[in-house]
Amino acid sequence: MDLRHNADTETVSELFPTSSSKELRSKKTEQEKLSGVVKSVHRKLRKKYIEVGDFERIWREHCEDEQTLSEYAMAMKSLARNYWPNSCEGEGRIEWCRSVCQEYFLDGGMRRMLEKDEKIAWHASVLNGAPLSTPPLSSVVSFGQNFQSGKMRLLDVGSCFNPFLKFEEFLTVGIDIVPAVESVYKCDFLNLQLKQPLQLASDALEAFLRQLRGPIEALPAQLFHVVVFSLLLSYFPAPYQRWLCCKKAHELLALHGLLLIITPDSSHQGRHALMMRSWRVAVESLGFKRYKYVKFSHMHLMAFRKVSPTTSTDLVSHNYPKMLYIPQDFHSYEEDGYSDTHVPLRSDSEDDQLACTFAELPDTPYDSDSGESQSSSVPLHELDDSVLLQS
Ligand SMILES: C[S@@+](CC[C@H](N)C(=O)[O-])C[C@H]1O[C@@H](n2cnc3c(N)ncnc32)[C@H](O)[C@@H]1O
Repeated sequence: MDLRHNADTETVSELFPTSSSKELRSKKTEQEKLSGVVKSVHRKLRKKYIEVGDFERIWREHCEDEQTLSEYAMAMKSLARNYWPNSCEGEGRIEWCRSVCQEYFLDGGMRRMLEKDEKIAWHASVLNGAPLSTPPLSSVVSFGQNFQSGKMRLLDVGSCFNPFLKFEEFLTVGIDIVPAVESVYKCDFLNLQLKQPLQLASDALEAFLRQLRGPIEALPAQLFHVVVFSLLLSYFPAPYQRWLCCKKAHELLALHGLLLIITPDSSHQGRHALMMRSWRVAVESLGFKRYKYVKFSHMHLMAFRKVSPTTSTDLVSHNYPKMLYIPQDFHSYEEDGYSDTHVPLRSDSEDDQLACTFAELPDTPYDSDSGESQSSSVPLHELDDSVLLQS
């Protein structure tokens, strides 16, 4: 966090240079303490997973450890609200999600994507010698029209402090294993049961969501226009858990809905390009198509649209779950070492090779579905201590 931009601090520091630098030091120490709490929870989970292997048991025990969970929730809320600015030069993760939804649902992005899909299907059918007649876009139009009267129904998984609640255009449901604020409902997404879709008009669906109360143990399928995983997937020690979440998101989304995934990574864009390609293949295998990809200084941000109503039943045998790996999956507990200095025992290229062998990537082109892949060199937030994002 760059406190030099804080006008109050500047004034104080001009008048009382010593007390200001003390203030800055104590802020930094407090921030390090909070990020230490968050990192140590992630590391403990990974350590247990490496030692025990049974992620269901580890997860059960983790969810029963109320003290650790509530310390984590308070630390995360404080970090996000007090130490990370909401938005730094347009790069806030929550604002990014908001702008992607605006562009896709309200400003014609979805229609453009569907027209593009149709063109591709039509060209393919011509090449196969059986040209299709162009299908009508009526279902799409009615999907978009819903928002003129209603709201975009958004499920924020691992919501912690409900950052989307303030936006009028969303009907937000925030869920978390340990809510940090009252408006977030207690729910373990990994164990959330799915029910039959509700066959209701959008105002009745909104009424259904408004009367929800925690704890939430089950939800109807196809209920949401948007599912958000902001800094969620790297919380899990097992790639299979990340994959299960993406599969559930697919079921909870209406056709043409968006899954937004934000995952921490403070390295430069090319460093984990293979990993991001692997994630894309895994997520697309579930019936999504990537719509946007952006690299901020400390995270990857991806939007996938649900393009198919069902997922194939034979997904596990294709190794797709393992493709949702993160670099930390390959580092032992000792390598992480509970210290802030990260010293990998393997080189970067060895890491990538290992990951590649693991994932057995199919040969899928890397270019973005929408041609909207972007990178950004502007720092999201100038964290002196970016260690949380590297944990
Ligand atoms: C790193 S925090 C991210 C908080 C917030 N989304 C953000 O972007 O600042 C991860 C959150 O995911 C929650 N979480 C982890 N596993 C979960 C699960 N299975 N179901 C629901 N929430 C979960 C944690 O309790 C934590 O609040």
